[in-house]
Amino acid sequence: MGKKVVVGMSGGVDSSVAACLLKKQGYDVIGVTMQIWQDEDPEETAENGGCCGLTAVEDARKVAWSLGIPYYVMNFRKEFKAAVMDYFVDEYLHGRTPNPCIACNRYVKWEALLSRSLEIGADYIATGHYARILKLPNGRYTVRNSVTAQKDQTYALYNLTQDQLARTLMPVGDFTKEEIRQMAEDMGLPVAKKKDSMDICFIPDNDYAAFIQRSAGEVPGAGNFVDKEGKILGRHKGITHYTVGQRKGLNLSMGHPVFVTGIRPETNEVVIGEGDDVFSDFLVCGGLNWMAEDGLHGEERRVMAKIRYSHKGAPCLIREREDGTVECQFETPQRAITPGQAVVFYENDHIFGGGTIL
Ligand SMILES: Nc1ncnc2c1ncn2[C@@H]1O[C@H](COP(=O)(O)OP(=O)(O)OP(=O)(O)O)[C@@H](O)[C@H]1O
Repeated sequence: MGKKVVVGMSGGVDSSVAACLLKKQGYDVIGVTMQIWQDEDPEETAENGGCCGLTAVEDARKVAWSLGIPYYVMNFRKEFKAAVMDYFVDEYLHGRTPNPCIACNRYVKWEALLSRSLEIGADYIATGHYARILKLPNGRYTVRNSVTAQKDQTYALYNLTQDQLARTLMPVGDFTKEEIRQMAEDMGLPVAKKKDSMDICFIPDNDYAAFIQRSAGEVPGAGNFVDKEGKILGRHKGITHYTVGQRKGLNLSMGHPVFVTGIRPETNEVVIGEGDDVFSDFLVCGGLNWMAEDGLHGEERRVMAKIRYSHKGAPCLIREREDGTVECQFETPQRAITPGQAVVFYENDHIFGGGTIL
């Protein structure tokens, strides 16, 4: 028997092909779908499927059956609520813009799924992420870009630990999305034509503010839009409706485009700026996770940094401060550096480390 691997199956094309590839490579493959959230109305979950509703489970089960591998559904709702949903709401209430996928990866897909997989005798877990695990000559593990730049999911994986990476396989990262779709068709997988999921899985209709209101019960109410000098420009609907860089939905007629440049939960103010105000060449981040090396050890480092999932990356110099946070000086100003989002540092094609923008 080959080594045992638990593949996280979301019922989508990528994780289905991942399971198939690993089986072909001789692994002893077990499929697992994690149930991680449900709609307030279970009938809705059944209808929309979500990332782990009945449709996803049925699709994953069909794929597992067609591959002839054992398949289980595991309940991680408690872990997901604590590590992802509550964190998401709390960050917005504090004027920050969280990235729930990063928290889900670290604490649910890896921490929780990996420990349960080890309990059932697995050697590894695997996912259908477009990324690759790389073991460096210094013995450390890092995450490397997928072969295709169009689909690169490394940003959301920066927070994985060395132990988690040592026990992870990502077979899909060696192929382009087109190749994976073609393989799914060639293998006759029942999900070959399924669309990619894009939105935050647990938020219906992408309405963040309504979700936060329902979850938190009480949310900060209306307040003032102010400019950087503190002059009142108008009224906002409540800080949970805004994020740094936002232009749409402000309902401010200033005669020229304006943007959110800051959120101040202490005074319930949303700061508005124009043009250049939304650009900055400096940030500080905390909660660092180092990958390619185990820290900066007092040295400065020139790296590429990505400040959000869709950011192309920009050259910068990073250095550690006395309090353990890291400052990042960009060569050119970057648009909408947003507290709560991750900044991920890359060297060559792999992750050097990353943290949360403060
Ligand atoms: N509910 C779940 N249960 C088990 N594994 C999951 C679940 N959701 C996601 N995963 C794993 O995490 C990977 C990335 O998920 P994500 O939703 O970002 O990707 P995706 O591109 O939609 O992948 P897929 O085509 O496999 O759905 C999936 O390929 C899968 O391995």
